[in-house]
Amino acid sequence: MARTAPVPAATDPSVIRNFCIIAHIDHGKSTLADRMLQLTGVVQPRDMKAQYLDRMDIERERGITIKSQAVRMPWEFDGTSYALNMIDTPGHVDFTYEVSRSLAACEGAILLVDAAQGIEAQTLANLYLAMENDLTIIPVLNKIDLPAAQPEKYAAELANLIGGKPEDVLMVSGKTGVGVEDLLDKIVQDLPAPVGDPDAPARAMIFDSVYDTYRGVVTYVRVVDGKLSPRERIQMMSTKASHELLEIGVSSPEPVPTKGLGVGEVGYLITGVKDVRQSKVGDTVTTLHKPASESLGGYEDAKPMVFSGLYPLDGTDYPVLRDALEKLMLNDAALVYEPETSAALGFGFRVGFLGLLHLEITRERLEREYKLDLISTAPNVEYEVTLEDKKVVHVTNPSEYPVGKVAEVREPMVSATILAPNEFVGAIMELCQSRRGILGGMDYLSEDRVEIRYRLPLAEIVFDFFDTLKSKTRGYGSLDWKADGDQVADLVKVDIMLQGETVDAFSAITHRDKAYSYGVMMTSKLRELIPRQQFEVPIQAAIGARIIARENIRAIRKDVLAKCYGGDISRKRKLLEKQKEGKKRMKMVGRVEVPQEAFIAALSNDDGNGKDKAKK
Ligand SMILES: Nc1nc2c(ncn2[C@@H]2O[C@H](COP(=O)(O)OP(=O)(O)OP(=O)(O)O)[C@@H](O)[C@H]2O)c(=O)[nH]1
Repeated sequence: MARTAPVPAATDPSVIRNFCIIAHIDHGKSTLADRMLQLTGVVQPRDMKAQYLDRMDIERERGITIKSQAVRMPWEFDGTSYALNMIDTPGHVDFTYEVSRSLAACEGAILLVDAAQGIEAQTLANLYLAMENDLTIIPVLNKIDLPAAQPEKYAAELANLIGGKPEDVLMVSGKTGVGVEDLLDKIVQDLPAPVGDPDAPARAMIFDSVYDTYRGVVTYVRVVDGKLSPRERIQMMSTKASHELLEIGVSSPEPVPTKGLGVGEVGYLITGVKDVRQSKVGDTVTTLHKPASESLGGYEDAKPMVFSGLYPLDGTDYPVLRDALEKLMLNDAALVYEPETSAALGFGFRVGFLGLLHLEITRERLEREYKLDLISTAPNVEYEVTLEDKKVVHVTNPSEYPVGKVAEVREPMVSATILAPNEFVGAIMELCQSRRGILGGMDYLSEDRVEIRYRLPLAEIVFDFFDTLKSKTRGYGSLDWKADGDQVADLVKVDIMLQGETVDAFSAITHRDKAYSYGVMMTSKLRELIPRQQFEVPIQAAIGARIIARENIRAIRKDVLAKCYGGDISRKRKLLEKQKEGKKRMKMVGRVEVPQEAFIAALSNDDGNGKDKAKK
């Protein structure tokens, strides 16, 4: 049954519906989006492949941006042709600000929940964001084709959560397509049409901005008032920078240039700027000849939360790393970095990230796309240190932590929401308590699932918290968190010394109660990792001048020739050369030779937490 129409030139806001799909990870957002593209006819069945919208490789090959930021789909209902704009939202907690901007571009949201899993932490977090943006919510249970689906149970849970009747929850399967047409009808019927003043000065909100090698920055906007037309000069309201509008259009999902975008419309702009920082998410676009006096509000600069030092393994790669960071920045307005030097690791950069996933993605891209081998120092948060003379310093690198004279240290806090089956409440509370958490509240979503809220120091959850939560809840726990101010804390800096020489890369800021265990952990790890030298090497952990842990590496003379009795001169030479080669891979700390692998191993978190966190 074809109910598609040619993409309407939707200048009439009454036939526009702007919506997004919000879901916990893996609940089937991409699959449902694919099915909608297919049903509305914007993607022909023969072109269809799984996760059509995620096809990064094709995007690169063709040099066009076809990302899912916003796709216009035609849909006919009751004899009228509508234009449905589906706006994508990044799914991860690191990018909450961007999610909230995407939501602000919509009138409604499909709240998608896996019928075999029920509500999870990100379902809630996204729902709250959607409610803050006054969106109309359409509750939908997905994957009803699964044998393990429990639609009645979770429909009741959903209805209970958003206030409604269980029978109003739509049942669909993105995989088989069941119920998806009804969902498209419901979008037309239930979601309000956009409203705005067509005669007012133009105002459009930027909800995404992507760098494209061939076309420069492609900016995705939602027009609220007025109209934007090609060849016009536009202005960014936060910076007052103005650019000529070279192209304007809609994605369907290939970019289609149009004669302009009016009230309620969603589309893309191309101005030829080369850096996403000139076209920032959250900013308002207006026209230069008739500028709006007030921006749409809500604009914020992305604030880095987690910092790590990135150093090339091979010092000569430093310029490559610098250029690579510069390039990544073109497409990532949230990335900040500054040069840094470390006595142990040489020249590198201190880089600020939105969260651990952002760090992992960036690091992986640097290694994969720029063929760099990197050492990254243990991630840490930003501390605000007030000195005795009232001066305030912000510390993002433990080795810069002021010694003595500290009056007060404040650390960033988060409010975390954890969802899990009842039976794990005890284990979760124990975990949060051990991470200095303060219980904020607890609610039962259904008779066997509970939502627990804690306020925790950010530093306590950035490392292995999520992994530990997963293992303590046998995989059933889900977590979401957002920044929640800061708090005075009893923190100290722990230094690690080799033969009395501080190794800056291993310094850490920890809570006083945990300083000892950090010291013991690091010294014993290093004792395993550093080979014996020709002299004894003490490894110490210290707070200021006070030693809190100590290990020893006993002396040895490593005689590579010991095995070569007889007079085989060429074999001897070979062995000596091999030893020399090995030495190149050593870093000198004072007189101590430390293999690079030791740095990598000591600084890595054994659980590889960052990658797993992506699967939240
Ligand atoms: N049986 C069944 N499986 C589904 C359905 N929808 C999605 N899936 C499967 O669920 C998994 C996750 O689906 P995605 O569409 O990638 O989920 P997502 O929410 O977009 O996930 P992320 O992109 O990782 O956030 C995939 O293995 C899909 O094949 C459905 O209706 N029925």
